[in-house]
Amino acid sequence: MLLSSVPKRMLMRRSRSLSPCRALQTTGADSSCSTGRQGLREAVDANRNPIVSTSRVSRKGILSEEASSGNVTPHMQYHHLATRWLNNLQGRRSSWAALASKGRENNYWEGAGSRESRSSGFATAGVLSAAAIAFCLKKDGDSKGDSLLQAARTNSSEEVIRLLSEGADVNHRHKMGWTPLMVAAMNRQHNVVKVLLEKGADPNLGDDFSSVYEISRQKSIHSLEVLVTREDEFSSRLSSRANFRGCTALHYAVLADDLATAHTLLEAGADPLQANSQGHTAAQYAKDGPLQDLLKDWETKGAEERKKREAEERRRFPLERRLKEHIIGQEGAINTVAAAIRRKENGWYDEEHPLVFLFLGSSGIGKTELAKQVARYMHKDIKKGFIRMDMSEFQEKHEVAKFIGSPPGYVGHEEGGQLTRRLRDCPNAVVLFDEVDKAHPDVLTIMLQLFDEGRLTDGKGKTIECKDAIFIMTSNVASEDIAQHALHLRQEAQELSRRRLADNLEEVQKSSQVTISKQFKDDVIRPILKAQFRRDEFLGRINEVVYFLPFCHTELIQLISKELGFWAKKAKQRHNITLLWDGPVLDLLAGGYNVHYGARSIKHEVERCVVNQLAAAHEQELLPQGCTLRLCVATGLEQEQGGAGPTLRLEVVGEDSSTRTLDIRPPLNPDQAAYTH
Ligand SMILES: Nc1ncnc2c1ncn2[C@@H]1O[C@H](COP(=O)(O)OP(=O)(O)OP(=O)(O)O)[C@@H](O)[C@H]1O
Repeated sequence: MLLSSVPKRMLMRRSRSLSPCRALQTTGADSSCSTGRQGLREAVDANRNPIVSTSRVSRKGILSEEASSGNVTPHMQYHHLATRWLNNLQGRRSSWAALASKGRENNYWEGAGSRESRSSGFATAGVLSAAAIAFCLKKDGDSKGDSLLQAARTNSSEEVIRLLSEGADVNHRHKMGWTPLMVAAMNRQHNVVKVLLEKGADPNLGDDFSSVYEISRQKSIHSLEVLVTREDEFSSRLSSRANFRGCTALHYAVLADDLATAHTLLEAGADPLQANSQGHTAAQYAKDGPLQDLLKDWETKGAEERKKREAEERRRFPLERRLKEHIIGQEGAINTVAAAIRRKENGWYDEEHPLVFLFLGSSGIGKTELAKQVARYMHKDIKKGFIRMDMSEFQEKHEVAKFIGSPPGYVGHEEGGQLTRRLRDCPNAVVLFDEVDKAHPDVLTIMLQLFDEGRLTDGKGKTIECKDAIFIMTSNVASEDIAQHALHLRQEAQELSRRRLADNLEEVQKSSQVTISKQFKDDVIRPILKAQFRRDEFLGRINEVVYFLPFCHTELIQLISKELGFWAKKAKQRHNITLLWDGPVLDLLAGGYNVHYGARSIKHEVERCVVNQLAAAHEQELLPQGCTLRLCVATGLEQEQGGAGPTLRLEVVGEDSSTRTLDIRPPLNPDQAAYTH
């Protein structure tokens, strides 16, 4: 339907840049374009800027020819289309306005008593009319914002000032994603840029407009409409294929080669290091010359300031503290990893080699979690920044190809390797090699090259430099020995504390923080690792072997509190139920800890003993709306009656603090004693 309303001439022109319209080319259009193509080639050579439209020069050629031969201007070409859209919008808006004014005439929303009788129909109409007014007010706000975007494009500083004084939002976004500052920067409207910045425009906002096709798909608008809107209301100089998401006003000033505007933006706080979604800073789009020099200068200054800010942030909130917010216990592991990262961040490291850790310990005690937290710290939640490789998938010799990609001529050559593909995307990622002991020795050889030289050559012969990456291997080898040793150390330390400070509980708890002895590492761990990996040079490239110990009682209590907290939050959010628990509940649940499954066994115990009860009570409709529930341990008498070990009981707490035990019927098989520990 939309295509039918587009002038044929415009479709012919669009066929240069929009591939789906190529079929619409005509001979007439072709002849006029052949000169344009020549110009295009020259333009590509002259201007390597990757996102300014490569068809710019060819299009200019067509337009100037059309203009000189007295044909319609591009603006006139779109006129028919624009009016149709405008009429449509205007029509919708008028009908809402009419509804609103009818509501006003009939006093639908006036105060009580203004009419003797009021029917429910009137009330509905009143609500509708109020909605209509709200809609119209919003429309007015939007229309002011849209006028601001237009004024920014046409260099009407006075109009910009007027609109802002009337309440237009200085950072208003076009429905397709750009802001007035971006429009002004792209269209070299230096005065408007100054006014907008003075009025508080944010120079670091990124464009939400990705590409013509992407926006067309996202918003279900015909790609031609998107293209025409982008060209008419933003700029016609930009490629329809490139991705602009995240481009700031500074990126656009650079694309428009506007030195003065770029300078003004930088002075106003534009971040020269801010990258768009493609990971490119503004400087990467600048041609050689004064603009490039200006941006390089500011980038250097910006980088220094950023470094200072980050250092200050690190001092104020050290990495150890950040990690401890997410990881319970494992003090030794946290301290070792944080110290190594601190060395790296402050320039006290060997920049020729990446950091390599080996995390040792049994299952479910936080090895993966610590790696994830390090990635989050280094890459601020960037998904690309954490690469996880399950090394049990690389046990066979032929699976090396999956790791780095197959050589030319082999199946899967084009796909590349699982590691190399992701490392190329983020060469300074945190890479986790899970269960490294399972990998084939040939894979270990590749890893050794990676750790040693900080680079990796893929199946296509391309080398990826990754000296800034952090490599973390995990393994369960020697986990039994480590657990036994830790237990032994804890017992010794507790015995010592008990003897010295029999009644100082805090000291006794501190004794649970034990350090693995050097002798144990040399006499027990090293031989096990050597037998497993069989290569001294491989072990020699590991910067730190990090030991994860089984949880002590205090840590178990923290883990259980965290888990119950998780379910209490869910109970509140999903069912408006407040969940509380008594101290002894934690001790009872701690009994479900299994050293072989670590924190996972605690999660299962909470699900088995608490969440199952909650779900059954819910199903049996025993939970009053918005109630408060308390978890407690059954008293001795109740235990005797039940006959089994200690059990958990759910009580409803009344407003007067009285409690009522919930009588939850065991589902199906009472012999399972689902809630009995
Ligand atoms: N020390 C801890 N503090 C908080 N949560 C933990 C801790 N250890 C484990 N968990 C939780 O237990 C789950 C499993 O932990 P994780 O994946 O880190 O285990 P792992 O040591 O890597 O074990 P595996 O060798 O089996 O992969 C995660 O949900 C994690 O959040």
